[in-house]
Amino acid sequence: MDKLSITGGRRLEGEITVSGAKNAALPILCAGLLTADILALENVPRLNDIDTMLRLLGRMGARAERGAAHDVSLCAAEVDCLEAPYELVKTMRASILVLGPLVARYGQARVSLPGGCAIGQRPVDQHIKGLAALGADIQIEHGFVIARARRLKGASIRTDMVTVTGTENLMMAATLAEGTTVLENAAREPEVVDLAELLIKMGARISGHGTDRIVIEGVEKLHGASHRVVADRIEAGTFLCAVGATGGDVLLRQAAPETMGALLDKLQEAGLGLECGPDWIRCTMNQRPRAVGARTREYPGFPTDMQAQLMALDSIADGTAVIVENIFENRYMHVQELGRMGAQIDIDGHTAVVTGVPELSGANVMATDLRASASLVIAGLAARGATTIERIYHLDRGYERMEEKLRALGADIRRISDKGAA
Ligand SMILES: CC(=O)N[C@H]1[C@@H](OP(=O)(O)OP(=O)(O)OC[C@H]2O[C@@H](n3ccc(=O)[nH]c3=O)[C@H](O)[C@@H]2O)O[C@H](CO)[C@@H](O)[C@@H]1O
Ligand SMILES: C=C(OP(=O)(O)O)C(=O)O
Repeated sequence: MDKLSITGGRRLEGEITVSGAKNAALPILCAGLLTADILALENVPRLNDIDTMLRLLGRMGARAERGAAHDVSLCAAEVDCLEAPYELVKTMRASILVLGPLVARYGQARVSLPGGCAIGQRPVDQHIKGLAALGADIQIEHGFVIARARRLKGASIRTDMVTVTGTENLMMAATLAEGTTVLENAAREPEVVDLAELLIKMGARISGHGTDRIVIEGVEKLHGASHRVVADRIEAGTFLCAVGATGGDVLLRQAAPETMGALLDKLQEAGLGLECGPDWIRCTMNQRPRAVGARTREYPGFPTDMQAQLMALDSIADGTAVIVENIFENRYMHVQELGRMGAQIDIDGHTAVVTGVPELSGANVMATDLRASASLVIAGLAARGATTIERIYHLDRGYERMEEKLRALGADIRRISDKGAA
């Protein structure tokens, strides 16, 4: 298993390019199941999760070809297997996103239930309830959701909580339903908007995306389209936190600052100098960060996917920060590992109180989930001495060539793979 080895204490300086968003690219690839025509996608990040999704779609009979660096061409003209097996779903929960498109276009699907994961239980009951409201006959058997419908029928659906992939699954299903669907309490995340924009290019009739009420008028058929995946706001935010922790002067190219409001506000409060253009962010930091609290919320609130990285920054900040995790019940797995590097963090239920220390010290630590891994990288870059992070397969799910990008900024970081150092 690969590890990362970091020697901390270097300022980050230079330019890097932000990749396309994993959480937009995954549903967008699933939208390819809604048509027999070709989807021509640009800015698809090169990540393990994307490879897993392409493997899943390939197993169903879709043809996917990776072209120049970040292009993917996908054609689901000959789908002959309407199943998502457990071995793929368990490595990537977003596999559940094939459920809506399969039932909508083929009238049936058999998709493994994802089960719990490191950050919480993460049930998919709202996806299932919504599909049932659209007229699908649903059964749970042997750990699989089995859904059947001659043709889905539009309905008014209010999810019990805001769910990102739930909104995406139901929005995709409703595009081919008979009649109008209204999704109330819908997720407003930029990745939902990006998916809606692709679906509209494919011929779907959608309005209200970006608000909590999405209206979808079903159509008979969707067609092919070209689309560029929106920039990854979480990857960009992770690099900004790294600069905040080490000090430096970095330009992020191909970013989408308009999707990052809540986070950029917090980083400014922490003392980072930020300048933004339509698709770039310049960030400078020449002081010890100031402690900033945050409460994770659905978009446009502070994203849960940035909670661990902000906590790493707060660990070395001047002052005490209170962080409250409202989305997932177990998303503090990084706290213990940050503690091994000298961070002072007390957890009480959903609340973490972070008392900044002047310096962290490098240590051997273990990544437990994707964003926990990112927080350990940030801590390692800022710490005195050497840090080794194990189990970085979590990181590889969601960050493209992270160590190469950081090295380009002057970080002392290398991957130690089973095949040797890189
Ligand atoms: C691939 C992808 O886009 N992943 C993102 C997506 O995950 P994902 O879509 O899985 O997260 P949700 O928005 O669905 O989850 C929000 C909350 O609702 C709960 N819930 C959700 C659905 C459901 O049927 N029942 C239920 O109880 C979850 O357990 C969680 O507590 O949004 C999360 C919240 O912004 C992000 O952290 C993930 O990075
Ligand atoms: C939790 C995340 O992803 P997933 O929903 O794929 O587990 C994430 O991107 O931080």
